[in-house]
Amino acid sequence: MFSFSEFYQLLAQHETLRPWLNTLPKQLSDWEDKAHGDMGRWMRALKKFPTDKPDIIDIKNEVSVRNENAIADGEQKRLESLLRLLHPWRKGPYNMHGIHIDTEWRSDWKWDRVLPHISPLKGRTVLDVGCGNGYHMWRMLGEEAKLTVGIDPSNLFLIQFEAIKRLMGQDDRAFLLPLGIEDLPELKAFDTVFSMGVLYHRRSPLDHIIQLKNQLRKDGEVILETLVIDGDENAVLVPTHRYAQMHNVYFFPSAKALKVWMEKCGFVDVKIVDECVTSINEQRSTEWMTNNSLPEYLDPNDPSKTIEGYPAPKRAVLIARNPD
Ligand SMILES: Nc1ncnc2c1ncn2[C@@H]1O[C@H](C[S@+](CC[C@H]([NH3+])C(=O)[O-])CC(=O)[O-])[C@@H](O)[C@H]1O
Repeated sequence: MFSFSEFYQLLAQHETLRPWLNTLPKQLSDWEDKAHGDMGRWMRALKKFPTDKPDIIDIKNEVSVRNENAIADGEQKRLESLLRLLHPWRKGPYNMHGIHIDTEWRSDWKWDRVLPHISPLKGRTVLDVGCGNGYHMWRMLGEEAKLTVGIDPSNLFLIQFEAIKRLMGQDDRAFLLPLGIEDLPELKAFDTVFSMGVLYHRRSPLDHIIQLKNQLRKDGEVILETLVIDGDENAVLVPTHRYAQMHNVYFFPSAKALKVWMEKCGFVDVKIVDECVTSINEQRSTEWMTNNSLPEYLDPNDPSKTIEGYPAPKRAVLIARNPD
């Protein structure tokens, strides 16, 4: 069902990634034993996705596939209802054979903010930590990365990724594994590691930064994107309960404080390359994600604050090099 065995074969051929074979198969078979709930329903849907390679794939400018001769109306309707079974679609947008999956997030906007600042991905082996359903992994391949490995503990995101991968014709350069960053051994193997939207979910942010460093080869690059607050090197917010209705949130440093944390963890050439307030056009409910979203999480009388009274979401992108 999933392409794990294909991934093991790839690891076996890859000298620096090969040590992963010592832990990964056991972790994934434990995961398979535990997977339950909606998984059965999602897996039944997944089996019905076609795997033919589409004629036209654009992952450079967007994530879209289509055939020279558009698929028949009936086939398109069938595909759309399969995709809708995998609601909620948070990360995207995707355009699959004319079906526009208008996701909660405009993940393409984040990519546009990040891409101008990173080392060219051409030929690189990339790890995307907390990759969601893999939207950015496709865009990384659009920049000619050699291999993208995503990890994310959400089962629904894995299924959505596998659905898109089937519609791409089973691209064998992209793999998503249902793991958290804490499940990885110190591989020191990737040329580029992304961690976007994950740090504030980690109880121990410096350990998260060190875990990212431990995945990078010498002189590899990390891209760290997270929610930040305004302030100097010592500013950090730890919300008491929820933040914009999210409950599993811990540390929101200022961008300057995050730079200090990264340097403390041994990164060098740390640069703050972008800071921007998240607009309600970038994260909102849509037909493909009908739950509440950012507009409902902001104070209706003062959108510069969350409904809990904290500063509204602002995100920073930091880039750094691993000297070890
Ligand atoms: N321990 C963990 N290890 C790995 N992933 C985790 C962990 N805990 C949670 N996640 C995953 O981290 C992702 C965070 S979303 C960012 C998606 C994408 N990167 C984006 O930038 O759009 C947040 C956002 O909406 O910004 C979710 O998919 C979690 O399942």
